[in-house]
Amino acid sequence: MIAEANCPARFWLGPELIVAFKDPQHVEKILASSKFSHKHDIYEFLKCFLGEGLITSSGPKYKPHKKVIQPIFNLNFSKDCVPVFEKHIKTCVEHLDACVGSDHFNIGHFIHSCTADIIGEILFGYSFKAQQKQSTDYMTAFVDIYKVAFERLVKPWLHPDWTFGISSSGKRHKQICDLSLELMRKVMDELKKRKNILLCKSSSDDSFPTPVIDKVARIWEDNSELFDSHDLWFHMITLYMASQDTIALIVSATCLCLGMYPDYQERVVQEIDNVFGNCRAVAVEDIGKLAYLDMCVKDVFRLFPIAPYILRKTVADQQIDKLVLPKGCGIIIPIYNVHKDPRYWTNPEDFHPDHFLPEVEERRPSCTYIPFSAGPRGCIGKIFANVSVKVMLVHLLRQFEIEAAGKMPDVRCTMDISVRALRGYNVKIRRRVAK
Ligand code: HEM
Repeated sequence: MIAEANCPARFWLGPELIVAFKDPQHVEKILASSKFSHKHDIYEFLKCFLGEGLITSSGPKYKPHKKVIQPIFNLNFSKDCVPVFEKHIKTCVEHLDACVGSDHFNIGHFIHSCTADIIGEILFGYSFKAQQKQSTDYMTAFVDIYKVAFERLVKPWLHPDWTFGISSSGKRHKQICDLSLELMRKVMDELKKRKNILLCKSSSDDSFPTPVIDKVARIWEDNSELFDSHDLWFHMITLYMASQDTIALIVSATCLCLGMYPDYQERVVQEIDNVFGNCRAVAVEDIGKLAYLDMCVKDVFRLFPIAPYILRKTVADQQIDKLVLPKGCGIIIPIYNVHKDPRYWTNPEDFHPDHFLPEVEERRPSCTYIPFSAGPRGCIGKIFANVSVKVMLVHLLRQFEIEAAGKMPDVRCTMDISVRALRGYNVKIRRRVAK
């Protein structure tokens, strides 16, 4: 509906007025201003799981908490994490070796369990061993929570707690919340054990990055007036939800796209060879030299937005140009449609890395491309996501030639909280022969 609508477009969701904006000058005004930074009530549906974590919260704790958590995910942090990425990608490559020469298979499953191991270790210092087991209850549960929340969102009869509670998705929701509590207990026990070990040791083990939970726990201890133990857990589960599935999705979708466009893949591989040679370890500094890989990944972020829609709510009457938005009005920014607006994209439906040639990028108005949103509610994991996605892809593409059937316009996508390939990320792989 929004794709065809002339925006701003007004519609009613039951009794609620919602206005959709997709023109870049409007999008920029909304994203840049804290007047529009209040999350829509729809995010309340995620609160029993994500509490007052950064994605769902708009209350008084939001700003001070973001201020102390955001700096954790700086470039140095991503640099420290490279050995963890490499350790788990090595295991992923070993598992993928078993698929060499076989028919099409969903590479997304392998990448998903790999990112579960990476993110579990980096955030919690906890090993999910997802790759050993091929999956974990946590992994599937945390993907399902988005599906459950989305189902509740689009089915108004599931909005009241009592109808939701007796529905099948409400029951699944309860199971997931119980699993999350179980994980919390395990992770907190590990945190206590680590603290005791550190108290007994004269120095910590510097060869391994400090898990994010330890850093957030330190913030909590230093700011007890601002943080409590619930905040600690809800921030951690939010960070897990925000990173694990998202990184897996983008890496999987890039494999699919490069598999469908062998010429682009060849160009990426040549670039990787030029930068790293045959065997040099991946350093974050080198990632910046991979200009063509960057263009490819950017176009994948465009086609598979992690947040296809952003929803906000006005807490006072507000004006955008001549339009007055009354207090309580919903605002929707359909990133999915913004990213396919034919006024700004020459091949909106296709995988077309040239969309990101420097001279083309320069000409495009700002806020026509917003995969990480922008402004005060922008993503805090942008650098970390970019580094992890590229390190994973460098390793996978060095080892395997990827082949996929069809072209991007043939790929049917489904949308829950994110955009995904409906039939999975089906590819064939061959061992890459060094030239
Ligand atoms: C794969 C890449 C990722 C993409 C495309 C992405 C995209 C986004 C988008 C569009 C938003 C805004 C959502 C909204 O306003 O409703 C957002 C928010 C957020 N993201 Fe990411 N994200 C990614 C990875 C990550 C990672 C790795 C982390 C964790 C380190 C993270 C943490 C967050 C947090 C905490 C917020 C809430 C920020 C706030 O409301 O102030 N994201 N992300």
